[in-house]
Amino acid sequence: MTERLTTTDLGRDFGAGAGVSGIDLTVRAGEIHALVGLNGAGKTTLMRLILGMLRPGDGACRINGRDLAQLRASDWARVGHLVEHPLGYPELDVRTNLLLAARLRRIPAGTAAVLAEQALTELDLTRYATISTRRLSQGNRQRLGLAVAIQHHPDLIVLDEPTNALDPAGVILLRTVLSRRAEGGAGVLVSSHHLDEVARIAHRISVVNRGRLIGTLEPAAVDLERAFFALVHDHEQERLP
Ligand SMILES: Nc1ncnc2c1ncn2[C@@H]1O[C@H](COP(=O)(O)OP(=O)(O)OP(=O)(O)O)[C@@H](O)[C@H]1O
Repeated sequence: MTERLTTTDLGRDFGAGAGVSGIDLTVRAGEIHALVGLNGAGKTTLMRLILGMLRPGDGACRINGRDLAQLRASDWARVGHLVEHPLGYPELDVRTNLLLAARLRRIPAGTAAVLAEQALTELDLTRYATISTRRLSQGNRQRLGLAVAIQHHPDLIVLDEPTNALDPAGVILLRTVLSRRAEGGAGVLVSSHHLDEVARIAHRISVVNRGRLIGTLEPAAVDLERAFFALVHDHEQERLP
């Protein structure tokens, strides 16, 4: 099966025990792989390393089989992400932001226009298309950030806490969009604090604790919360002198 993302012994040490280390992770085509962990566990740091937003201290990361250092602009154009703040120039309207994001990925104007309209529909933003982004609610700004991340049908989608600020309808839309993209062959890496939400869409769930991948959870398991805390507890115990 095609691997959209592979990390090998990936790490970055911030000192004083902070950072991530020894991360071996894969995201396959057609797969939604979720990262769960407590606050400060290292999920965002790992995603920033994968996206080249942070330089790794150790290890390697490959996207579509190519090392991060070798990726060209055309390879990055096949990636979609939302990590930290949703993209969107405040002075531009929602549609223009989508068009611009597509054009920056070198998508021809005609195709970009079609993709933007599809993304507006998928994230239910059509009624805000001509609204200036600075006037959007927080949830709709998040929807715009998600639309930018998925509109070009990327091979790899990396989303940090994508349900942030979304209302229940937005959460359902996101679930539909991610499942659709995965069915279309994308690999999806998504972080979340909501175990029940993750269980609904993820094919695999990896647990991060203190910068390490410490195990996996079975999405269909009856009591995910209990299994999660058991893994974290065991890892904490192992660390004790
Ligand atoms: N640039 C940085 N410099 C120093 N320490 C950092 C930096 N970025 C993150 N950290 C530390 O690395 C650890 C992991 O942080 P990270 O943001 O990756 O966690 P997280 O799992 O995404 O947390 P949350 O669920 O709260 O968003 C934390 O201890 C954090 O304080």
